[in-house]
Amino acid sequence: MKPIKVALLGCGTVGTQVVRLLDEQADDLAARVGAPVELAGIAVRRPDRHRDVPKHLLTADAAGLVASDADVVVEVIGGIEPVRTLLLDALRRGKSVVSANKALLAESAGELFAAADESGADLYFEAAVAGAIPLLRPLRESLAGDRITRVMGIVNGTTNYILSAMDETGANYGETLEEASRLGYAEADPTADVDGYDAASKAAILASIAFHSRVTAGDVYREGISAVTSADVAAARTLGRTIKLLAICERVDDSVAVRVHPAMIPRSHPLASVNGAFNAVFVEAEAAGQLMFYGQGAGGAPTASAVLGDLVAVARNRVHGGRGPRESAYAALEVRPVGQVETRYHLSLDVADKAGVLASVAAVFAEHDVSIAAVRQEGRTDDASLVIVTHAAPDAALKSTVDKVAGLPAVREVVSVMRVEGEDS
Ligand SMILES: NC(=O)c1ccc[n+]([C@@H]2O[C@H](COP(=O)([O-])OP(=O)(O)OC[C@H]3O[C@@H](n4cnc5c(N)ncnc54)[C@H](O)[C@@H]3O)[C@@H](O)[C@H]2O)c1
Ligand SMILES: N[C@@H](CCO)C(=O)O
Ligand code: NA
Repeated sequence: MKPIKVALLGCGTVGTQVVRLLDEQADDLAARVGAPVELAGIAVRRPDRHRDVPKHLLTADAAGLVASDADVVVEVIGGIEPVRTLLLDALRRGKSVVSANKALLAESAGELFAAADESGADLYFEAAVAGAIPLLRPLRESLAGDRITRVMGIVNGTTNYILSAMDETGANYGETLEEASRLGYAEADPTADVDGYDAASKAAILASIAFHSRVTAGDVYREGISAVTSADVAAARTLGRTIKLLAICERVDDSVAVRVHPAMIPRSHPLASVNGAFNAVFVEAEAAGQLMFYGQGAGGAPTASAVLGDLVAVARNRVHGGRGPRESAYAALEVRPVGQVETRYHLSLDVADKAGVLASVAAVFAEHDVSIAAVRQEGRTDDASLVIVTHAAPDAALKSTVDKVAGLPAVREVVSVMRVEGEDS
């Protein structure tokens, strides 16, 4: 049987594991695909630096490798260019593409799918969202007959690793980030993780597939974890909550709302026990009800597992005929600005313990039509701390409330402001 030839672009954390699995599982893969799966070449930036992979396969000429006789291009380089150009070229040449690149898929999915459609090639990217967890295929295929209303979860391993450490040991933010990079979880530029860009790209991909609409990274409201302080972590702990960076994709009437931000969730919530580089995603669909997906969201081998799964799928299509799903963006739903999305806030204030302080704070909430769910005051001297949790209200109203409260003469400091998720509103 004629082998399926694979051009591998990139051989870093994920790529080296793809090479290892292709070698170690060659016989099984051949049996599953119906033809041997062979590496045609490996494109890297510096071929002299890769001693663990067969030298004769290495090249610095990624464009040349794409133009060779490879049937499939597997891309684990990352970033937008030159990858976008390389993958468009591959698809136009009729080569199927497997990619782990969320940044690119969240920006250029429409263009890539159009190129795939023109030539009849496949485009798979399971590894781009939530690493090893089978998530995109269940959304694209298993749930294609249902109406998905919400997708919410933890989709970035690096920030979850950092927040878990801050919560468990009070560990220092910077040191923990270095550790996450050393373990191969973080992006080449880890600001993509800590500032929420990576999670926003994944949220855009999830929303696009779940709601059959085109959502790009720029449509996603984004806040990272760099502003999360030990005071926030302590405030959450006092209230029986913990802080997680959440990606939330919702269908609201004929629009979608997609946001990424840190949020306090109850410690009893299933997402609260998702620690380290693990990810977990809840999906709510009208007929299916609630579904939960959990597993390793980052790291070389787990991500390579998802890449290999996609590679088997596209290789099977080459051998036996057939194509994977195309882009489904027919719904063309409007993206709702975050200000119009209903959220809940937690607010922790350092105030003077004087008569009338609570009334002046409560008046600001009333003025913005924000209803208070719970208030707790601690301290009876000059210094008191006031903790307020709101009911659901438009995010813009909550933001204005916080801004105005911060300016009240009786408020010495806003110690912590955080959205609250995962409990009744
Ligand atoms: N590391 C993870 O846990 C993980 C998980 C899921 C998805 N991903 C995604 O997988 C991709 C790769 O991640 P990684 O952690 O393996 O990155 P990495 O930085 O470890 O490896 C990148 C590789 O690409 C090569 N490369 C860079 N520019 C190149 C160019 N112009 N031409 C040819 N080769 C080039 C480098 O030589 C290196 O081998 C990214 O899109 C990332 O977002 C990573
Ligand atoms: N940097 C990403 C890799 C997995 O996509 C993360 O930490 O989740
Ligand atoms: Na995945």
